[in-house]
Amino acid sequence: MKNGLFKIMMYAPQLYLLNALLQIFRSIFLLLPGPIIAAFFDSISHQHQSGWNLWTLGALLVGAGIARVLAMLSSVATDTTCVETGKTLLRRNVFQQIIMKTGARTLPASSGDMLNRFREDAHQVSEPIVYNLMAFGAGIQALIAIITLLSIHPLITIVALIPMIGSNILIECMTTRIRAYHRESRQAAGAVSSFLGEVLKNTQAIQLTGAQQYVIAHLRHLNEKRRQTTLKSLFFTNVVLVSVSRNTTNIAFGIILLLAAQAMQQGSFTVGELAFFLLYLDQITAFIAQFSIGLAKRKQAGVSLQRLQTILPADVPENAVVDQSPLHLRGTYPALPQPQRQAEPLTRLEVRNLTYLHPQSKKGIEDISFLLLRGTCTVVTGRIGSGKSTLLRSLLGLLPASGAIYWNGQQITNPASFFVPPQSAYTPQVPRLCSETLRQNMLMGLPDEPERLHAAIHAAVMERDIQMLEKGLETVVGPKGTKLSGGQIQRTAAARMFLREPDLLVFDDLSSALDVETERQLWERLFTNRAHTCLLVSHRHFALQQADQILVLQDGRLVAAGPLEQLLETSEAMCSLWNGTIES
Ligand SMILES: Nc1ncnc2c1ncn2[C@@H]1O[C@H](COP(=O)(O)OP(=O)(O)OP(=O)(O)O)[C@@H](O)[C@H]1O
Repeated sequence: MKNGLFKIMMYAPQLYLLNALLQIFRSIFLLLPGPIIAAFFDSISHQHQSGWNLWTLGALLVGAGIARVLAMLSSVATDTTCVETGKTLLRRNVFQQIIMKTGARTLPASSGDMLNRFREDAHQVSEPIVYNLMAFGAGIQALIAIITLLSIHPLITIVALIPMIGSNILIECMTTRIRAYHRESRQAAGAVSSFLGEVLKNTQAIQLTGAQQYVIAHLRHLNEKRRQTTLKSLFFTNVVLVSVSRNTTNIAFGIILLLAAQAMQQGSFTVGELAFFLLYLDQITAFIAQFSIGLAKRKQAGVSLQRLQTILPADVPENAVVDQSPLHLRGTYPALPQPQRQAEPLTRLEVRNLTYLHPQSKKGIEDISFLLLRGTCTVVTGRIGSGKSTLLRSLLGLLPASGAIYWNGQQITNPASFFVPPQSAYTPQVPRLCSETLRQNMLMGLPDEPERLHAAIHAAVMERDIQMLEKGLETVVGPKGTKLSGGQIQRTAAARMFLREPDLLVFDDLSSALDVETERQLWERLFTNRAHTCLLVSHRHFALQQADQILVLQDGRLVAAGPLEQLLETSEAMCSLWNGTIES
């Protein structure tokens, strides 16, 4: 994206403008000692009298130093604010797009790599802005210095500047390499974070399979690659570029000394002017070094910005990464928008020709059509891999399926944003809980109303489990607390769903973690309350017997639909499931 850095500056123009002004002050204050030192040397060499005595010149020098330190401190204070603001803007925008748009689709990179991009790449996009503002201040300083030096001795100035211009051209020629090295080093760092994330997730599997040696060797290999690529990138930007600009200065100093010696012999150059030249040339060099680093960092920022853009969902425009909506860095956060009803309560939900094939396997579901009526229960069944989860996730917009979905006759164009409470809620096969208390995991932002909470816990058959826990609903669960069983996690997620009182309840296969009796109890409680419309995946006899309608899937296709009795008479697939693989 072009102008990405400029758009970040436009987010807080006053802050960046203030920083630019302070950079200019800081740089200009660096020039103040020049004429004072020249007058000092001319005075002691009796070549030119400024009219000020040595004490006055000394006091002026100290004053210029203090002014410089003050300007430097104030610009450094805004440097950090600028970098942090830009970083936060990028992180917020990327995070918002990922959380709002992808739903439960898999992340575009591993969680370790995602964190690495959030932390490092956001920093590496934001930081160069300040470097470039510093280079801007130093540029104005260099311009003033060049004009002053030209007015003293044009020939020496021009000859001294030639090697510096040459070094700049050289650095510009190295652009492609700077980018390539930075890209390699960022990819290598991402691979290490990714792998560490995988290791932390799978510690038990690694121990059980005795794969520790392999893991250590692979980590060592990835780390070595990171070391080499980072070293190459840092060496190139910090050593090669800086040494090119520093050595150019040394060449320029040498040229000045040669030419100045000749001019002094002829009496057309004073010691004070030589001191002036050497001091100002140092400032010009500082600009060139700053400019080179700023340039290199800008190239690296382009790579990092691209890395942030590639983790955005495919349908999001690339400039969303520098979106200008408010950050709320100070004061209280605005109130969260409450879920709004987007349609009249469900009376009928019609699904036509729903199709989704997973790109990696070309398997999924094809041409599935069915109708759900208010207050009914529909059970989806079929063999392993027949497409049951894919069907639920396609309906809910968690997979980008084709086909049409009608809610009370109105077509739903964006199922991902529609199939949320209060329209519908979903318990996946493997739900996730946060490291919070059970109560917070169930409420997740809803007001704590004891009666509603207890009704939801009862509906989820969770009351006995809570009694058994020492701290009951206040038990902290998840990675930082008590480890719940798979069934308890599923039922906590089910209670969370019931609390939202949606029109449509969607459950993916609870039998994977619940024993027959608990699952039977859960369906029993659910089916006695016919206020809900349910769509659930199950193999259990009890659920199939209670269902108003069963959808039988085979190899991603709907091969039979209807109540159990009818299907047992008409569908071979249903009979085979009922008599064979289905547990009672
Ligand atoms: N992320 C994925 N990438 C590639 N293929 C996938 C993916 N998820 C599912 N599939 C394939 O799509 C088909 C349907 O999978 P799905 O999980 O919907 O079946 P299922 O009936 O729910 O299985 P189960 O009973 O094991 O839960 C399977 O062949 C599966 O291998």
